Amino acid sequence: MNDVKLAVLGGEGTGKSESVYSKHLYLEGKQLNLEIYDPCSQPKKAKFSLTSELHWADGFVIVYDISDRSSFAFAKALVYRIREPQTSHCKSCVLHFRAVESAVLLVGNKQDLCHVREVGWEEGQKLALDNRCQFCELSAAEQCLEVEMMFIRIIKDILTNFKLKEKRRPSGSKSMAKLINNVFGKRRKSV
Ligand SMILES: Nc1nc2c(ncn2[C@@H]2O[C@H](COP(=O)(O)OP(=O)(O)OP(=O)(O)O)[C@@H](O)[C@H]2O)c(=O)[nH]1
Repeated sequence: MNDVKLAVLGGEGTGKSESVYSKHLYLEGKQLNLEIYDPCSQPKKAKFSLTSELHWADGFVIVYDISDRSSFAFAKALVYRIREPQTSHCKSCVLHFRAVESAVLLVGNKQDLCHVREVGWEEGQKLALDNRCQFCELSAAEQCLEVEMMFIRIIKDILTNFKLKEKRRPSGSKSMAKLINNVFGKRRKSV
């Protein structure tokens, strides 16, 4: 079973406690254990470091409110933070991070409030495009199907990344076994 870890960031922080939701699902022929982390109770300043989220999550959903420009500014800061080059003590981890970036989906929520819109669709789209993120606008209050599709979209991106990481792994145990075989095979012949 594949573990898929998703962090949902942004939002207004109404003071509810932080939550991790867990769900088993079946997608693209795979059993998945989906964990969704919603750090809603943390103040915005604390959210900025994102150190633990960056280590934990396979992907991010960043939500802003299209009727609130300050929430878009916060979403932008989160996108920039996630796309900052990651540092690690492990050399192969650095290469790994460079090779496959986290999946990020930027979501403009409260589309039902478009009559009081403060953030244009194009602005959201541009922020996403410039930072290699997916983008959509929806209304969590009125479009539960779109919300479901949004989660499926980011999970599929994460699964694609898993496949890419698997392919780009530089020297797996199989190739190491081949190498050892080759070396000892040759030696045996020459004795
Ligand atoms: N009109 C409208 N209101 C919404 C929509 N989505 C959420 N809200 C409202 O926005 C407020 C905040 O919603 P929450 O679900 O608590 O959002 P949040 O930003 O994640 O807040 P925390 O979970 O505390 O961080 C609530 O009053 C919701 O009813 C939407 O699509 N349209």
